[in-house]
Amino acid sequence: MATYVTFSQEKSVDFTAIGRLCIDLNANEINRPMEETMTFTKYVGGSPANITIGMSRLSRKTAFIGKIANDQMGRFIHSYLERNDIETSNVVTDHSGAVTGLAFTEIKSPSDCSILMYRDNVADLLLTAGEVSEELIARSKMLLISGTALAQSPSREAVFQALEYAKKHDTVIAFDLDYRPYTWTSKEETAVYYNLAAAQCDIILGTREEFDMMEVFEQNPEHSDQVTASKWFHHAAKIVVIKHGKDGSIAYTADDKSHRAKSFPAKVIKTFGAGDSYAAGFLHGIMHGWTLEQCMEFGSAAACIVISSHSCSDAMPSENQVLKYIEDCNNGLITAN
Ligand SMILES: Nc1ncnc2c1ncn2[C@@H]1O[C@H](COP(=O)(O)OP(=O)(O)OP(=O)(O)O)[C@@H](O)[C@H]1O
Ligand SMILES: O=C(O)C[C@@H](O)[C@H](O)C(=O)CO
Repeated sequence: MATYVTFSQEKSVDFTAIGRLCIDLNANEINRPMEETMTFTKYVGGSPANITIGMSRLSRKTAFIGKIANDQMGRFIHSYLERNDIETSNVVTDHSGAVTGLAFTEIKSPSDCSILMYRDNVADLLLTAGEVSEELIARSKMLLISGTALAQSPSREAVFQALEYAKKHDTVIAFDLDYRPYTWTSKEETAVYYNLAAAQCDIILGTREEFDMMEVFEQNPEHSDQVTASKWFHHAAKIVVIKHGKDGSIAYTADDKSHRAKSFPAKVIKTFGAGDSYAAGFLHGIMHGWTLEQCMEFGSAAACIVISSHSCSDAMPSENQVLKYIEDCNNGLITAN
């Protein structure tokens, strides 16, 4: 069996992510537009936070590098991380009066969902390079970076500093592209910073549309996944995963192979959170040394569990829940809506 990435086994933390810690307010009245939605349930959110919670539920030893507001929302996030066994030694508190980012989710139908973001003066984008702990990254087997943190200084520099420490200490780097247009000011700026970061990463995960956004200076008129993936093997990448929603995903590897796994049926409540749970499941499998097909299958099933649930973070499944979901699908017990 091919091993595409290897981890330093003497390190004490499996997985550390850097980026935003926010709040999701998910509409309770589903199948309705936001204009008619009256009540919401509060969860911890932010893509890298969701992935870290997912890894922790899968029994990985996890930590987070980020900045929270000095308010009730910030304290809610901090205590949720602690309750989920996520190390918070590098979660710093802002003292400038910045606020917690809010994501109000609109669930119009299982396939028509959107997110209304409140992200002015958010604490997560104020993390500085000097606040990133080299010591934590040195004892982490994997570092996950997430695109939104690259959108503004000083958080942009904090991510590049984290990449520098990860390279120095032989920490495997995963990049979830997590492209949220509202945080960025121009297509060129977005592509330049995404490309600079991706060039340093061992594993890159994104949707077709996210990779398209990175290709503004390139020729890929057919939007070919193979062309997209090949570019990164000239840099540091060993695995590039390109996701296609319910049509599944393809993992490309530096040995010129592509790997596919089936996706599973789901009784979908909302689509957001699919990518975060997929990432947690996939990376958990990679850390186990499973085949890429197994990693993708596990990620896809984890995604189905989250999209069949109301929340993203709180619904992240355990390993047994994912295995049971796969078994139930294989026995025809779960069908799509
Ligand atoms: N409707 C669906 N039914 C079954 N599986 C799905 C569905 N949507 C997504 N998935 C699974 O989740 C994976 C990731 O989904 P997707 O490509 O939508 O990521 P994403 O756009 O990053 O997600 P997000 O909406 O969280 O940003 C897919 O590869 C697939 O395995
Ligand atoms: O990433 C965000 O800021 C919002 C998420 O927490 C949200 O739940 C989502 O979009 C998941 O992909």
